[in-house]
Amino acid sequence: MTHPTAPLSARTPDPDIHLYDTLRGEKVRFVPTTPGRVGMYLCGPTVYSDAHLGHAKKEVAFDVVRRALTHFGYGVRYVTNVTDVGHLQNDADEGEDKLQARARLEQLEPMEVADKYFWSFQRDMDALNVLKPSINPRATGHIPEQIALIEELIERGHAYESNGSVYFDVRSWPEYGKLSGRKLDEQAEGTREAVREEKRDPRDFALWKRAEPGHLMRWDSPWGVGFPGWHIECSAMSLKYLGEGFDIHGGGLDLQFPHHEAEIAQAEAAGHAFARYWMHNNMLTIGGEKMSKSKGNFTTIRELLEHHDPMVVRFLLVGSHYRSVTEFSEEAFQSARNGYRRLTEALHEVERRLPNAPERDDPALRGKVAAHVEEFEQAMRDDFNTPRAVAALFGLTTDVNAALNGGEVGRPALEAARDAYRQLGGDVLGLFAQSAPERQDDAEVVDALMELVLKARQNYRLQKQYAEADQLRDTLTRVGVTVEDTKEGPRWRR
Ligand SMILES: Nc1ncnc2c1ncn2[C@@H]1O[C@H](COP(=O)(O)OP(=O)(O)OP(=O)(O)O)[C@@H](O)[C@H]1O
Ligand SMILES: [Zn+2]
Repeated sequence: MTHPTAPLSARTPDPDIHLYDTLRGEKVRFVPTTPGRVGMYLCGPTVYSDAHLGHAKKEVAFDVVRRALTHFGYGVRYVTNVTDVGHLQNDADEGEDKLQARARLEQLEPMEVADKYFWSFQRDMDALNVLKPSINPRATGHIPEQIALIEELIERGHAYESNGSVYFDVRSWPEYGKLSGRKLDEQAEGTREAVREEKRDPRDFALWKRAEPGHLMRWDSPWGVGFPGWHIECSAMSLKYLGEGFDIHGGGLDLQFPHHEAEIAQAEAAGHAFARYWMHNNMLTIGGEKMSKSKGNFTTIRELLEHHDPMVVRFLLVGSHYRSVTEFSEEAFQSARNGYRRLTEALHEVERRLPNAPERDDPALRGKVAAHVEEFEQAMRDDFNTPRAVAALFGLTTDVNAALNGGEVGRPALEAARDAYRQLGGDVLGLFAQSAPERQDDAEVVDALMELVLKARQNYRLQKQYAEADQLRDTLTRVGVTVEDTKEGPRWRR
């Protein structure tokens, strides 16, 4: 059995954190199994396409929970998986494997697809300042663990083999449905005839599927050659790395049924204590509809970051609560941009003044900073209420700006303000990644300089000073800037 072993932070673990537990249907006090330590599992991406902003909402939401728990003194082991097998195109145990379908389309090996989109996902998460997981297990790397769990379920009479596939017997497990509150009779059947014939009950779900001849991803098993069902990987890998009765399981609201319901049944019917708290994020919408690949109304993170500062994207996401819908629109972006700038300008002014600040104390400002820190922490203790936490940072900014506009401010108060921004906005909300504002500033400077350089080159050419114009262009080429002459005038790129 493994238990979280992340180092404890210096702060005494805060006993007053409350979170909304989907299983109990209410806000409850969070008490980890091992004092001071938290084991947390998040359902990760199925790596068959670039991630969109909806995926970012989920990743940022749970990254903030992790960061907040760390801030409040807990050692967090954060496990999130990579689904690289078994996720079929249709939830009812049918359709082609999503990776295999993509492999056919792109003429790649399924594992090439997995790696391509795994790295694409990592790049996006790095840009959004999502911390790397403590453990990032892949489903294809844990086939023996999944087979072992399926064998336990068969032994206990909760699963059965049928024609080379293995199904979970939902009628043998009365608790099935406890997370989503669905009664068995209400659950959709919707399975094709051939698959239905293999099942004792149409609502049984696949733990292992027989591989048809054209199926590329296949492994030996006690039931013949096949591949695991999608749900079993999360039960097997969370238990392996976090142990019995681990603390928090997270995921998107849309995963509650069938995926999370199945995860619970698989683990508990096999005799394992499963996650003790369940947290679900709501959806990112566009025009009131869930952003999703199948609807085609999505913007990939990569596309978005071509034009937007990743920290503004993150700021937009933390601006709404993880259990609320986030509506994505141009106006929401504009207001995130303005809000983020307001915070960073105040922070940068505080840091600019610090080296030459007088030693004088300003107890009034220090008191206000402390009050805003308290507001921020109270908001985060209350089910990780990021919009209230952001409001506390704005309150801080109003007071800091008033003091800065009023003249000199002493070092202790400036340091307190800086620490509040850096530790709360920076470490907890993950904003102010060092490089982002600097990259932004740099980009603005480079744009302005390039405009001047291109004007100078135009002037040389107008005055027929071709040697000078060419020399300018050669110098740019040497530093990796290409200039193209188009109908609309010269364009440059790096
Ligand atoms: N718009 C969204 N807002 C918040 N979370 C989302 C959103 N879309 C997807 N997710 C989360 O990411 C997980 C993986 O999503 P998935 O790959 O199914 O994306 P999708 O765009 O919904 O695809 P599809 O439309 O094909 O179902 C979802 O289960 C959900 O938890
Ligand atoms: Zn899962």
